[in-house]
Amino acid sequence: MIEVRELTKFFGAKKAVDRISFTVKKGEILGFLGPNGAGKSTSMRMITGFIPPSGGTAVIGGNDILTAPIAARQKIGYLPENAPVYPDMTVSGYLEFCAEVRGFTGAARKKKVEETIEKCFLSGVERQSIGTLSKGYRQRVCFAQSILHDPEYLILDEPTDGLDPNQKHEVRLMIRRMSAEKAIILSTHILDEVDAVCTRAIIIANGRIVADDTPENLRTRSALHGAVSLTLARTDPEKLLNCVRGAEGVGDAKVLEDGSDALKVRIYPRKPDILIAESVMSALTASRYEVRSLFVEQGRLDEVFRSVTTSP
Ligand SMILES: Nc1ncnc2c1ncn2[C@@H]1O[C@H](COP(=O)(O)OP(=O)(O)OP(=O)(O)O)[C@@H](O)[C@H]1O
Repeated sequence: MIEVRELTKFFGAKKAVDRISFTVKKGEILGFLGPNGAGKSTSMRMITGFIPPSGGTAVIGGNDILTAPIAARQKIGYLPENAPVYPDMTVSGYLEFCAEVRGFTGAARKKKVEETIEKCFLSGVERQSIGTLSKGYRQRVCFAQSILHDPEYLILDEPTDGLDPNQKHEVRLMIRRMSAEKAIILSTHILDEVDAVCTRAIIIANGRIVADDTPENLRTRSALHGAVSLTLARTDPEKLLNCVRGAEGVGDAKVLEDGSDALKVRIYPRKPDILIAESVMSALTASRYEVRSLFVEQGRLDEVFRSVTTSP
């Protein structure tokens, strides 16, 4: 388990991270979200022992990063933001070096490097020097060094940054595959990634945790959650709005698009947990409206993100 306790960081007078606390268990993939400058990278650097906290601590598999830093760091794989790599080294040379630093020698080192090259789809470029690789491949090499020693705890700062959509997909698959026996924290600006990979998400703003929940539950905080979006054959918008507003559980309704052929409307429940699709459909059928499509909105993470990270 990763336990983050009241972690705080000051840079001069600026409080970059403000008493954040949370735990991540094995099997969990925690998405770390927040606007630029929110304190994500600083938190990750403290959790991995790269910079000392001004207050609080992190405990990695029972090892306090302050009092047992070596034991804690042995259990961690860390992909930093803008990870430093050695441009003149070949991919395999660099990974051999990383394996040696991690304590692997001889045949075990060779095996570890070969396995990692295969796992990270680097077979085609293993003899190429890192400086000549594309940005996406360099990112993969950095990712490879973070998982080489098969750590129990993985901290990944924007692991898919700079990757093309296919590579993003591969890295997400890899993260998901590894997650059963690891606790993983990853930061990202891509909200779709949270849906695709994360079992839980923490949103940070101004160094503080402002939300901590599953992506599913976070979406229910969206104003769109439970709304019904409808497309109908062109009809009088006002009459239609009056009709759906009279349906049981409906709070409000508005026209999204009034086209020459079709009318699009969105209907909101009176309270977030009221299901209105059935009563809306009954009201429309009773008044003989021609419904072309009906969609129940799950809510949107980007909307929740905006509402919790911007002051009213
Ligand atoms: N070494 C440093 N010295 C001074 N200020 C710093 C230092 N590192 C980070 N900061 C400041 O701390 C705050 C948090 O930065 P951090 O890099 O953790 O944000 P972030 O959430 O990772 O942002 P991004 O999404 O842009 O990567 C910012 O205001 C940043 O300028």
